[in-house]
Amino acid sequence: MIEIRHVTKHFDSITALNDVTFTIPKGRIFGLLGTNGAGKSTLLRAMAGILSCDEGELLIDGEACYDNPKVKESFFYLPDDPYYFPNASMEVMTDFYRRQYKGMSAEAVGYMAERLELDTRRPLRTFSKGMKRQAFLIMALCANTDYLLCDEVFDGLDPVVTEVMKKLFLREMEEQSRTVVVAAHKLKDLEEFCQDIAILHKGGMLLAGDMRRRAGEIYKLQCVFDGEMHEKAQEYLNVCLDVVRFRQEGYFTTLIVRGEKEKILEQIQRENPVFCREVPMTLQEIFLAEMEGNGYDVSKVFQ
Ligand SMILES: Nc1ncnc2c1ncn2[C@@H]1O[C@H](COP(=O)(O)OP(=O)(O)OP(=O)(O)O)[C@@H](O)[C@H]1O
Repeated sequence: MIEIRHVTKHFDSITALNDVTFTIPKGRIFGLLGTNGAGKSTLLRAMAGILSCDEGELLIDGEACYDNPKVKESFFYLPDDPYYFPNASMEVMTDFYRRQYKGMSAEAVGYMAERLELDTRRPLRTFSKGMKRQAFLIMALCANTDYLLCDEVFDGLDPVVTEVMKKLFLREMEEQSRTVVVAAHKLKDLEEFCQDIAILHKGGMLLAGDMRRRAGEIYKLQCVFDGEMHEKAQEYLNVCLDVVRFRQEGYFTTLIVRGEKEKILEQIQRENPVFCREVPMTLQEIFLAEMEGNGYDVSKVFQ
């Protein structure tokens, strides 16, 4: 488990992280979502123990993350632009990582590289950006650490390779129960892949948690009401329900409502709708509904 408690980090006058608090449970794939400059890399570097915080604390299995030799072997940090020695190949870098991580498997690196048609003897400097990303993702996975911290994990990968990499990640997770933290700009890179997601915005944390579980506490309904009720629906329903979003288009009234499903439906039935049905919510709609009214424009992470 990674505990982030009231973490603040300044770079001169810039506040990169501002009182960030949340917990990353063990054995989960956790997504860090945010636009450019949101603070994702700063937080990952602090988790990886290479950056100290000005305030608050970061703990990995109860131990301080910062510069702590006791926890160094338990995580692999993959920055968005990983360092490699001049002329080094995947084989050379794997050998280097093996000194740091006892669980590093050169066989597994070779196997995965072959599947993705990467030559493990070729200098990494001759790889394209996407090929380098694949190479380092493979090495990160094969280091077999308890925690894997990845920045912009799928940036520069084509859709087919992205799917292969996601499958490899998920297989590792299922087989080894590892904890993976991935940072991304776009929700589409994380949904269907991450169980928990936190949104960072300008150094602050907007939201964190298991969004699909939250889906069980928030519902989207499409209704048609008769004459007067159609006109007064917003006024009436706002009184008896926790309406997060209300929209009317033609005869249709679309509602996003928080609460217990049975009670919500019961309440709506009292208004004698001509028609009422539940409509499945996308992860994006759940996010937007959760953040309704907090004043942030987070639309960029949904593009
Ligand atoms: N070493 C540094 N010196 C000065 N400012 C920094 C430093 N590192 C980060 N920052 C600032 O901290 C803020 C957060 O940066 P960070 O790199 O964590 O964002 P990010 O969410 O990873 O962004 P991106 O998606 O663009 O990589 C930015 O305003 C950035 O300019």
